[in-house]
Amino acid sequence: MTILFVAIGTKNRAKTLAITNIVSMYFDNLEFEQFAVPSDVSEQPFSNDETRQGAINRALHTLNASGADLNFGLEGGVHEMDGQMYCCNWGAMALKDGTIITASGAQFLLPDEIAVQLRAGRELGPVMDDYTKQKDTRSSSGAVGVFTAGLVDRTEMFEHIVKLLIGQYLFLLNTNK
Ligand SMILES: O=P(O)(O)OP(=O)(O)OP(=O)(O)OC[C@H]1O[C@@H](n2cnc3c(O)ncnc32)[C@H](O)[C@@H]1O
Ligand SMILES: [Mg+2]
Repeated sequence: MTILFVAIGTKNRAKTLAITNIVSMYFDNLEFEQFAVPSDVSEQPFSNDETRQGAINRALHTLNASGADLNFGLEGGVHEMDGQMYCCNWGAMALKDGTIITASGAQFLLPDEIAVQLRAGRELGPVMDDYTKQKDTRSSSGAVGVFTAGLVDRTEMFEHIVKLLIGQYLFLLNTNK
């Protein structure tokens, strides 16, 4: 039976789980490999454009490193609307032939005491660790888990994006038949 090779462009546990959980729901005979690839955007993306570009860059670097069938890049960032800061999330999936599928996910409001620190140049990950007095929250609940009282964690948030990517891929497969 043919194996479907899936490459994951991060070592972050929350993102990785989102990809393995969702891809396993729709495909069999999978082989996963992780690659620590650059996003080629700021460590803390500050717009939807930059966050989306980070996801695309990660997916393309992952494709170059792996040559896999499906290559995922997921990126978190922030952007401002009407003086309020939102966390935004994007995903990209690169296919072997270079086709890129993109989707964005949930956006949620960051409290002002977090936003001021990001405007001063800090990254959301360490700011959240300070705020929660925990380590590496970016790999577990994430900011989304904290500010939704645990109702939505970072894995679940990225799972929705991965589902949108896989769904668009299946649509492409069906329409190109
Ligand atoms: O190892 P990688 O894949 O880079 O995973 P990451 O956790 O650093 O995630 P991103 O680079 O995509 O996110 C950009 C920045 O925003 C932070 N960030 C984004 N979403 C977050 C969340 O839900 N909780 C905590 N930090 C978050 C993250 O820690 C980075 O500082
Ligand atoms: Mg990062």
